[in-house]
Amino acid sequence: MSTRIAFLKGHGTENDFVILPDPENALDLTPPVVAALCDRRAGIGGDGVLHVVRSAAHPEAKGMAAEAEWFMDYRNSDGSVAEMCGNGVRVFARYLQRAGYVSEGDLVIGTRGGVKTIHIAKNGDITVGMGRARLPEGDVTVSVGGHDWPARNVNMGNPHAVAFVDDLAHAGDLLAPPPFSPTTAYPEGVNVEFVVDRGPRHLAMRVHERGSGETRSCGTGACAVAVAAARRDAADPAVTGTPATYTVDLPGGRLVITEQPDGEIEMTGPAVIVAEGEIDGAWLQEALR
Ligand SMILES: N[C@@H](CCC[C@H](N)C(=O)O)C(=O)O
Repeated sequence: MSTRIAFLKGHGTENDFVILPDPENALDLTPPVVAALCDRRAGIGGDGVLHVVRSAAHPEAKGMAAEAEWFMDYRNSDGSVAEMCGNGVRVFARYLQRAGYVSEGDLVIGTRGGVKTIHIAKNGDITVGMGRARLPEGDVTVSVGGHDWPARNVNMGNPHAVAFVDDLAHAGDLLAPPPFSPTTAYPEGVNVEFVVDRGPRHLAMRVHERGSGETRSCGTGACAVAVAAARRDAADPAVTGTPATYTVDLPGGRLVITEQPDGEIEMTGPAVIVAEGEIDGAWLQEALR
């Protein structure tokens, strides 16, 4: 590790990230390095790391390089790798804009979940084309706070289990991963959303993220929730032929999700850079001992 490593800190609806600009993929970003950076007391703190790499320089993204110049190498705060991060990709776009690599308007970003289209609006919001959801078969039950809830599987590139509950207080303490039955349901882990209705096409949710614990927001989770709600509400756009839009309130802010009749999902919300600085390489080495 070099002595000084540039970083930024940003968030999207308070889903917060350490941003590491590393165009040529020179950093050795091991899980312990990610966990040390995301530590909220001894490190910078964050729900995850946005490793900003040119697609051509990343072994997992070379095939996307002709389409997307930049690749979001996303890591959860425990150092695990995830396919996609909906809030993260908006913050990633905001970083590219701030660094002068892109300007307002349309761009694309490569992710492990495929190439995503982005629109940076004048009003500060950023919209992401999240692609289509998959709805894997299989009934699961999630248990929290002494209650059992049926949950729906929704895959947004990454796995989600969506449970409609009576009251978000029933979600209990989400710091630990909520137990599932059958216990073998998610061998690769899952993000779990607990949802209540706030009004017509208006939902509120809490989330336990795989690899990060309870977070203040999750973009792929909000999309999964909107997709599950549309099926529950007999508003599946593929069936009705009309788009379904849901407003989703999270502890850290609000996201608006629209699913089109062809299944394409768009998510709109804010993305903010809050700080910029340098990581002390000596501290990092000490933290890893
Ligand atoms: N916060 C993200 C999702 C991050 C990845 C997730 N924890 C996983 O492991 O799948 C979002 O905004 O989508």
